[in-house]
Order: sequence, then C-alpha cells, then structure tokens
Amino acid sequence: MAEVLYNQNIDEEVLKNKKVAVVGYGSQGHAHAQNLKESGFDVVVGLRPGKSWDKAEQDGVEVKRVADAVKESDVVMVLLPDEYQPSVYEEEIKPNLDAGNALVFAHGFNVHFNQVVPPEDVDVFLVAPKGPGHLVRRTFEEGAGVPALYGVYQDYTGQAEKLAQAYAKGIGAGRAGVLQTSFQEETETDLFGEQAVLCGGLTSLVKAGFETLTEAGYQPEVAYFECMHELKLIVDLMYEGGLEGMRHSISDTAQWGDFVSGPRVVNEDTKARMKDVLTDIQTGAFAKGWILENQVNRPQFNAINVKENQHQIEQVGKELRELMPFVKEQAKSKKEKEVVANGAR
Ligand SMILES: NC(=O)C1=CN([C@@H]2O[C@H](COP(=O)(O)OP(=O)(O)OC[C@H]3O[C@@H](n4cnc5c(N)ncnc54)[C@H](OP(=O)(O)O)[C@@H]3O)[C@@H](O)[C@H]2O)C=CC1
Ligand SMILES: CC[C@](O)(C(C)=O)C(=O)O
Ligand SMILES: [Mg+2]
Ligand SMILES: [Mg+2]
Repeated sequence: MAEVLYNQNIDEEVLKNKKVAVVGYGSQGHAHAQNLKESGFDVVVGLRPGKSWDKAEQDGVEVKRVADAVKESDVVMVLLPDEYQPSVYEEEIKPNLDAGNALVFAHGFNVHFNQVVPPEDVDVFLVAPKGPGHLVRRTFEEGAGVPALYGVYQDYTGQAEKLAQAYAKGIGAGRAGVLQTSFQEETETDLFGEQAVLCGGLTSLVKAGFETLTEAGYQPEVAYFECMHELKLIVDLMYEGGLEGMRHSISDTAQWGDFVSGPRVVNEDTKARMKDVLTDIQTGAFAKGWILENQVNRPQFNAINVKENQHQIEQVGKELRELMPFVKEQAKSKKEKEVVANGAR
C-alpha cells in the first residue's frame, strides 16, 4: 500500500515562520485561507477588488491586490480558475516572486501542460484536495477533512516536500490522508475522474436515467426522486462503507438488479470510451481544446451551459427542492455556522 500521511506524521513547523499568499477566494481559495488561518498560519489573500474581496474581508481575512500579496509572502498558492492562471501569473505573480519562494498549485494543469513556466529559483509543488473546496471548508469546521495529494515539481530550497506536507496539514487534509504524487499523475487522474466518473459520467448517467423514465411516460417528479435525489443517499452509503456497505442497506432485489443490470449499462464498451477520454487527456488533446475554447471566449461552453440548465430535470428539481425545506436548511445552517464562526474570530 502507498504511504498515506496523517497529522501525526507531519511536522508543520517548516511553514510556521512563513507568510502564505492564497491567490483567489473562490471554491478552494476561501477554504485554504480560512483553514490555514485557523491552523495558526500567517495568511494573506491576493485578489482584485470585487465580490471575492468583499467576502474575504467579511470573513476576517487579510486581503491585498495579487501583486502586493505575492510580494510580501514566501509561499504563493494559486487558486484562480485554471484558465486565468497563465495571464495572472505572468502579470502579477512572476514579477513579484523572490528566489527561494514557493509557487504552489491545487491542480497540475498549467504546469504540466506548459501554460505556466516557473523560474528555476523557486520551489514548485502542488497540494490538491480530492474534493470540492466548499467541503474542504465544511469538513474542516466539523473537525474532519478532505484527503489531498501533494507532489513536488521543483525543489530549489530542499524544503519543498516538507512544505507541501505542512500545507496539506494546515488545510485539514492530514485528518483524512495525504498521499504523494507527481504533477503528471495528479493532472491526468483528476481530469479523468471529473470527466469520466465524478462529473461528466455522473451527470450523463443521471440525465439518461431521467430521460428513459420520462420518455416512457412516468412522472418527471418520480424520475427526479429516483435518479437524482436518492443518488446522494446511496453515495453517502458508499462513502461510509464502500460498495459492500451500500449493498448492505439496499434490498436483495436491488442488489440482484445491481449485479445483472449494472453491467448491461456500463460495460466493456463504456470502458473503451473511458480509455479514449484518458488518451485525449494524456496526449494533451483535451487541454488544447480547453485552452482554445477560452481563447475565443467560450462559445461552446456557454451554449452547452445554457442548454444544460434548461433540462427538464433541472426545472423539476428546483420545484421539488423548494418543497423540501430541510435541503435548504442544511445548506443554510452550514452557512450560519460559518458566519457565527467568523464573527467569533
Ligand atoms: N473547485 C474545486 O473544488 C477544486 C479546484 N481545484 C483547483 O483549484 C484551483 C482553483 O479552482 P476553484 O477554486 O474552482 O476556482 P474558482 O473559480 O472558485 O476561483 C475564483 C476566484 O478567483 C478569483 N479570480 C478570478 N480571476 C481573477 C483575477 N484576474 N485576479 C484576481 N482574482 C481572480 C475570483 O475573484 P473575483 O470574485 O474577483 O472574480 C475568485 O475569488 C484550480 O486550479 C482548480 O483546478 C482543485 C481541486 C478541487
Ligand atoms: C471533481 C471536480 C474537481 O476535480 C474536484 C472538485 O476535485 C474540480 O476540478 O473541481
Ligand atoms: Mg479533483
Ligand atoms: Mg479538477
């Protein structure tokens, strides 16, 4: 088994005398900045004036323009959307990096695909949480954490690996497991996971199930509960106890259906297409397409996004979730908890 590090295996002292700039305050940024701060590290957030700036200030985090935050920091974590990283890096980060600083990413995309080329006199590593940023924050507040991968691309100071581990501990990943990787492995597996399984595979499976039922004349509300709402409940069981744990809670009829019908839907053909997706990631074809799409202001991305939001499952889902106040309440109480926690600091 690969070596998995936990809090007790990681010495965070190496990061304690350093200033960390978290550039960006979105999904990952707000979580890293607040978790690191509450773990006792010295943090400044780098932003441009706007919504995120206001939110970071409300959260009680120190905020500066990107260039100023980078200038005064030793460790710079880049948590901007991948597509904006190269230009902000060239204009505001690179000119303000000093020799011996650390340049850090939560995803290897831009370094691996040569969109960001770091100078030789800095450490370069990644700390990539294996979960959405909002859960990196929520689980941390609950005393738990999201696992993370760390990987060193360039070790100028000889401290890069220790710094990466300490950073991972600071955001709470040491409570769940911290695992070593390379930029190539993180980039390719992360892109594959989100495209074939976690996001692309899942949304396509859910929509196909919903459409199969509604096209056969079943009520959209029934199809929504069956194919979308219940998914969280089933996935929670898998998260807690794996496939066996989930199968313990479902009926034997469902388990038999799982065994005989699952492989009729997802089978060797599906796996062959998954391999095609992986090949496009490995050859850089996917990255090239995404970079070009951004260069022409995302015509396809925007058109598909509008169409997806208009899908019947989204309309039905909105109405049904309005009628399930506890779904909103759960989200609200988590929000309130954040506000209370921030007020107390
Ligand atoms: N989302 C996730 O859970 C995960 C993301 N990652 C990686 O983490 C990185 C960050 O992703 P994510 O958190 O989703 O990003 P977001 O889209 O949530 O980040 C948006 C943030 O970037 C700021 N921003 C955008 N452009 C600029 C700019 N030109 N100057 C200054 N600030 C800017 C926004 O500020 P403003 O309000 O001013 O626009 C906002 O604070 C990526 O590399 C991603 O691959 C890795 C694991 C999971
Ligand atoms: C699954 C999507 C992800 O890779 C993530 C939350 O881990 C991302 O890029 O947002
Ligand atoms: Mg991911
Ligand atoms: Mg990703």
